[in-house]
Amino acid sequence: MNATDDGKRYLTFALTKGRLAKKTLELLEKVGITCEEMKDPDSRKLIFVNEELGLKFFLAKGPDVPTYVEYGAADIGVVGKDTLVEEGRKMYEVLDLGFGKCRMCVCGPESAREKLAHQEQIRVATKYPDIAKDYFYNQKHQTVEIIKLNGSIELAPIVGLSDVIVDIVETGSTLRENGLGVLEEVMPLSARMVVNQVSMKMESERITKLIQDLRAAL
Ligand SMILES: Nc1ncnc2c1ncn2[C@@H]1O[C@H](COP(=O)(O)OP(=O)(O)OP(=O)(O)O)[C@@H](O)[C@H]1O
Ligand SMILES: O=P(O)(O)OC[C@H]1O[C@H](OP(=O)(O)OP(=O)(O)O)[C@H](O)[C@@H]1O
Repeated sequence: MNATDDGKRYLTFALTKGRLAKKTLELLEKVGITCEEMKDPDSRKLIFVNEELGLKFFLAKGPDVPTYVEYGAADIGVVGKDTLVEEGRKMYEVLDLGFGKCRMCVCGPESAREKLAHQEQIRVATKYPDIAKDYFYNQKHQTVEIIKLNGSIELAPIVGLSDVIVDIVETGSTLRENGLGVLEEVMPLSARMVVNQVSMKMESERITKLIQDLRAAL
């Protein structure tokens, strides 16, 4: 069913699972958008509907959110800026939601500082190969070897897989507990609201109102 009982088209939200989910739901609640069903941690249901408001919601892995939004399977998405930049998909980024704040950084042991400064050919482990490539190749004009990992990135320099990492730093405690530190900052990050380009035209009134309400609530 693509239309509500009164013939309105549903607006579909793709939200990022995990760290950003709770804050996203809290913000939506502030502007009167609720979805009680979604709060049940034991539910295996994938899609949730608020019939009254003509809205649908689903939770997806971060990197999949821009995919759903670009293809129009979701009209609106909430996703970290890191994921948006890494995925590089076409959509409108309409709002900085101000939560999920952290930084993308080059990190490593103090001993790697010299290698970075002397533009040596270093190994860089990361979950974000495109961000790392852009930073080292286009911004710093430094040739590096990028090694893609999928998690626990801080392990790489500890076990000798890489000289440094490009990863997210929030409190810095993962780095500290592992004898590593921030060597350079790549970019500040936070959660963003994104909109499908066609939806922005077709549902301009509802989406513009939503952006205004959210902006006022931030
Ligand atoms: N300390 C943090 N570590 C990682 N991401 C953070 C942190 N603080 C805020 N974020 C933001 O939250 C988003 C989602 O993070 P989350 O940890 O849920 O996913 P993930 O670590 O990318 O995925 P997974 O744990 O499923 O591999 C990130 O893309 C980033 O924008
Ligand atoms: O600065 P901090 O507050 O310590 O947070 C940063 C850490 O959190 C993230 O990892 P996550 O917990 O998502 O696990 P992962 O490395 O397996 O993705 C990130 O990759 C860092 O390791």
